[in-house]
Amino acid sequence: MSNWSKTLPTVSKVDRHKMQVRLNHLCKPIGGLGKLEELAIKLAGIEHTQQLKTSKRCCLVFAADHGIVSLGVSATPRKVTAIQAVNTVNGHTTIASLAKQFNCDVKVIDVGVAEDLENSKIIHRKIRYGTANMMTQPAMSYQEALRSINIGREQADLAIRNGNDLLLIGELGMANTTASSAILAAAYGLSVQEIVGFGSAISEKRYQHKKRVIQEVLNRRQPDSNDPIDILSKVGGFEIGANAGVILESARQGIPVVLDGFISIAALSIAQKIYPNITDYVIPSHLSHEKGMKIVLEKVGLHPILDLHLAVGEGSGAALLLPMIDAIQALLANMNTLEDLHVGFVK
Ligand SMILES: O=C(O)c1ccc[n+]([C@@H]2O[C@H](COP(=O)([O-])O)[C@@H](O)[C@H]2O)c1
Ligand SMILES: Cc1cc2nc[nH]c2cc1C
Repeated sequence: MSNWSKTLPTVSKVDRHKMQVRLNHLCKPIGGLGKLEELAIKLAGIEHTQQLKTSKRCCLVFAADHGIVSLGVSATPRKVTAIQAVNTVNGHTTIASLAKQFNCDVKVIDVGVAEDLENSKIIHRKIRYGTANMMTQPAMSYQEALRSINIGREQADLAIRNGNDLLLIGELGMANTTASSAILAAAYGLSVQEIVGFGSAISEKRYQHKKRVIQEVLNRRQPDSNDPIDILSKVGGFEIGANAGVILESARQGIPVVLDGFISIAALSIAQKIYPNITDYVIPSHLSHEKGMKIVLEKVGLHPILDLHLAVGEGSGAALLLPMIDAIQALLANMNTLEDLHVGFVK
C-alpha cells in the first residue's frame, strides 16, 4: 500500500508502571486524580520518561473543502473554510484564542481549500481546489489520498524537528462531518443511523437529508473496509488524510498527539487500519457533541477527559485539554508523598 514500517515503536510499559507507582505514593487517595492519572501514565509510556515533556506544543490545523457541500449537507457556506483559515492565522478563531491562552503554537495548512488563500502566514500545500462530489465520483484519487497523508506526516515531522513536545490536530472544512461519517461507517461497519450527527448545527429536515446522502454515497462508492486509502479516496477529505498523517508520524516518533473531535476520530480510523495499536499513542481530549463520537471512542477504547458538548473542530477541544496536561505537571512537581506525611492505608 505504501512505505509504512511493519510496526510502531512500543510504548514504555516500564515508564507507565513507574508513573502509576509514583501517582499511588502522592498524598491523595489511591486513584484520586481519576482520568488525570490515566493521562499522566499514557504520556509517560509514549514519551518513555517520568519527566513529562509537554511545554512546547503546536496545533496543526489543516483546511480543505468538500465537493459534497453542493448537496446541502451543511448549514454553512463553503467559503467559511477559507474565511476561518485566514481568521485563524490572524488570531481570531476559537482555536487561535485558546491556543494563545494555553501557550500553544498554531499552524494553518491549506491542503485543499476551494480558493486561493493569499496570506503569507498560511502554509500552502494545496492538493486540489476541494474534493470532487463523492456522490458522483470518488472524492479524490488513490494518489491524492496518499499525498494528503504524506503532507500530514511532513508537517508533523517539521513541528517535531522544531522542538515541539506535543502535537494537536485540528481542521477546517465545511461538510467534513459528512465525509467523516462516511469514513467511520465504512471503517468500523457502523450504520448511518448510529454515526451521523448535526455537524455545524443543521435543521432536523437537513439532518434527514444528510443521512440519506451519506447512505447513498456509501452504496455507490462501496469503500473497501480493509483498505484505508480506498476509504479515504472514495469518501474522505484532504484535511482528514493530513490529520491521519500527523497521527501516524507522531506515533512513529514517540510524540504524543492530542485528538480533537469527530473529524479527528475519522482520521484515527484511517491510521488504525494501518496500525491497529495506534490508539496507544493518541491522547483523546473531548467527547464531541457529534452523535457518532461516543460509539467510536468506546469501540476503540479511548476515554476522553472532557465532555463540553463542543462542535467547533479547528483543534479547539484538543487545546482545551492543555490546562489538564499542565495540571498534571503541577501536581507531579509540587505534591509530596504519603510517606513524607507518615500516612499508611489499612487494607
Ligand atoms: O470537531 C467536531 O466534532 C465538529 C463537529 C461539528 C462541526 N465541526 C466543524 O464544523 C465544520 C463541519 O461541519 P459541517 O456541518 O459543515 O459538516 C468543520 O469545519 C468542523 O471543523 C466540528
Ligand atoms: C463560523 C464557523 C466556524 C467554524 N470552524 C469550524 N467549523 C466552523 C463552522 C462555522 C459555521
